[in-house]
Amino acid sequence: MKKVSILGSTGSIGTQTLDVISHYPERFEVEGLAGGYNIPLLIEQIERFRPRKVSVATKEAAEQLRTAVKSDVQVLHGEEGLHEIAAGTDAELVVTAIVGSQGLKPTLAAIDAGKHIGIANKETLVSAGHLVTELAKRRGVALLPVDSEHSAIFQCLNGESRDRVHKITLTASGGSFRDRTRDELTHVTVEDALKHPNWSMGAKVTIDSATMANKGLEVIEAHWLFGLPYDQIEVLIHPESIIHSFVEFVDYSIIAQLGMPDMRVPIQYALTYPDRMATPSERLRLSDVGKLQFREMDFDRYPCLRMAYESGRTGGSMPTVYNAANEVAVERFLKGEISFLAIEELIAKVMDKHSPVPAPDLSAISEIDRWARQEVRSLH
Ligand SMILES: NC(=O)C1=CN([C@@H]2O[C@H](COP(=O)(O)OP(=O)(O)OC[C@H]3O[C@@H](n4cnc5c(N)ncnc54)[C@H](OP(=O)(O)O)[C@@H]3O)[C@@H](O)[C@H]2O)C=CC1
Ligand SMILES: CC(=O)[C@@H](O)[C@H](O)COP(=O)(O)O
Ligand SMILES: [Mn+2]
Repeated sequence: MKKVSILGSTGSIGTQTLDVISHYPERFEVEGLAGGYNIPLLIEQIERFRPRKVSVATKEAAEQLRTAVKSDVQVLHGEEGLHEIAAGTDAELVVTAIVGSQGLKPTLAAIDAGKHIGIANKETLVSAGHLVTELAKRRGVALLPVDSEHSAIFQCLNGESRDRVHKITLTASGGSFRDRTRDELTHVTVEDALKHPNWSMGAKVTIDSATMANKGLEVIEAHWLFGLPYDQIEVLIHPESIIHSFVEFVDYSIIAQLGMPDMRVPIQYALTYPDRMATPSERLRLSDVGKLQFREMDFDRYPCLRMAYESGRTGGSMPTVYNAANEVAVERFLKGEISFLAIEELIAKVMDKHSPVPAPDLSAISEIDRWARQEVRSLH
């Protein structure tokens, strides 16, 4: 029986993780769940999966939950609650399905407590990849990718060493505006931006897909997960999201991972690794698909991807700034405060103002993250 805790159990990745777990009740036990504000869903999850501990974002939400649940689950809240779900249970695997760099401290706490990580929360690796990977190495903890592209690369590499790799390529759907020109982006709405062509996901990652910041975050995520320099990480537009990513080896053989766009597959692989098990997901039938398309990435069309490469290559605290600026800009776009194109403008302005600090420690990262957020909140 593998004991699992989930940070962000009420979100898109969190609910799909529980769906995977529900298909294998003899294999998995839920130790802890952390959600934010969705109390009705957490009540259902507590009744169905019987965790020992749960946590929610605020004290008020915790009080509401305590009065509603019948079981003797321990109800916690806030940063301390998240820390407890990450590090204070008997879970051997923690799935980080919370959104944003607020996942960093609990992820570090889980690693420090020796838990293996099913890592969906890419912002954590972007903001502090050196801290997360160093600590994981020191504690002998596995960082098992959940993000579909990284799971694909992980599966294609299958333990091959880095020096056998020529390049890895992350595929990108192109997001909700892939068929629009830059001129046509001036007046796009939040509602339009939230219509991802292939995946049903949380709001933040869906907007990131539309700006291509998602692929930028994923390039940095891949750098840390696979220890590859940025010159060996490429991005290719592949509108169907059938090839989830691929590795080109030094003999120019390419190994790709294909499947229907269904996050339960990479989630399940992270949960069962190194085993592979049957899935309720739909089979991919290539004869139904017929043909697959590919387009070269245009960095002028997608400046958020260009800036991500720049921030990754600059290194130090620059990716922290890129990530924090993007998080707040997306938040502001979702609230209707700024236009879609202002997201990239605000990121560029804040990166411009920042003098990167090499190898920042956790306190420097927290401080720089706070600064970048404040900057984006105050800019127009
Ligand atoms: N969705 C997808 O298919 C993919 C997502 N990812 C990555 O996975 C991560 C999660 O994405 P996704 O599932 O789409 O996001 P969602 O927005 O759907 O879910 C976010 C989760 O975080 C919780 N949360 C938010 N704030 C807090 C808080 N202060 N304390 C505790 N919990 C909180 C939410 O709780 P509540 O809803 O209860 O408020 C929810 O459970 C992101 O980093 C994303 O980039 C990666 C690949 C694919
Ligand atoms: C499902 C998943 O992994 C997302 O991160 C996905 O990558 C979004 O799609 P695009 O970024 O390719 O539009
Ligand atoms: Mn992805």
